[in-house]
Amino acid sequence: NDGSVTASPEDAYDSEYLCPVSIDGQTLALDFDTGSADLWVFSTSLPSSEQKGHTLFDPSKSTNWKALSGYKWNITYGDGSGASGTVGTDVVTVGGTSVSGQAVEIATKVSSAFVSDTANDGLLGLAFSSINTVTPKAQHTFFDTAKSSLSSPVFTADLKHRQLPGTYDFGTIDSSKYTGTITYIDVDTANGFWEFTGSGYAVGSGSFVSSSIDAIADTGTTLIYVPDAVVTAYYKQVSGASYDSSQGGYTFPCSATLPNLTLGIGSYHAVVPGQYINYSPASGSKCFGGVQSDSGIGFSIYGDVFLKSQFVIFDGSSTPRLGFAAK
Ligand SMILES: O[C@H]1CN[C@@H](c2nc(-c3ccc(C(F)(F)F)cc3)no2)C1
Repeated sequence: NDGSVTASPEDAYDSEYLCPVSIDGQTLALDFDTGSADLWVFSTSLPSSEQKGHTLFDPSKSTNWKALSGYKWNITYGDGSGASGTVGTDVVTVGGTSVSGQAVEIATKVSSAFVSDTANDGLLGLAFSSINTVTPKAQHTFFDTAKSSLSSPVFTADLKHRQLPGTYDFGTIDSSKYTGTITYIDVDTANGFWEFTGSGYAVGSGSFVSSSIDAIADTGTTLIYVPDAVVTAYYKQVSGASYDSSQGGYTFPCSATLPNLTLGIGSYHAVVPGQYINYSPASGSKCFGGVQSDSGIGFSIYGDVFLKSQFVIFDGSSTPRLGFAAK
């Protein structure tokens, strides 16, 4: 049973995209994250001070809820935020795709950033189940659970720029959502991510620089994090740009004209429009860049600033691969 669900930007800067997910009839707004593999929700088991402003899942009101006794989970995200709690299974519905026996991780603790992100009621992980954090037995992601019931073992992301709802589709590739051809690239699942090797980059109308870039496609990361060589080359073309340690990244005058960034995927040149890289106001008349350094991360992250410029296919067949197309 294929499905399609809207992905609505949480704020004016597309910092994250939230999708309605129903757990036995209780609908929460979850952040679909291809960079992690836990489906967890704000719950009535949280301290009341941490519940405020969120929609809570209440397992006591679910007739299909089955607690997994002794099972726990504990996750930390790239920005240091995190959550932990207990586990059960229930019926989970995303658009038209409904699965039973899906592991749902109940939060009994969440970090302060999640408490204050009141539009976010939890995450739905879409990375590989090998990195699910549940002990004593790792659980399947929603996609893994649903896969056998889908027309095709795929899901697609069609995220939009600024204030527009996009969609995640499960089981089908909607050809009306992209132009031209799809370029597929192999995925290395060893780290549990949708990880691939980019083929290089170009800044504005500059020549393409061939270079292998180890990157992950991560819908849960807002910006693009790439090697310093790319970042330096990019902001060299932005007058007034500089690294601002107080802001923790490159900023530039908000009036600056930003060049496009082209990222190579095999022979396909994926173009990120310059205006997508003027991410948000930073302080005064300075704006914060949507392209930042990946130093310290261990790999590059092609996050929402990149993904929303493309139609992206996450192909979970026996040889997983990623597909990209213009739109
Ligand atoms: O870990 C990597 C996996 N994908 C990236 C990711 N990061 C978050 C996240 C969401 C919301 C928040 C908070 F609400 F602001 F706390 C924090 C982090 N979700 O996916 C990084």
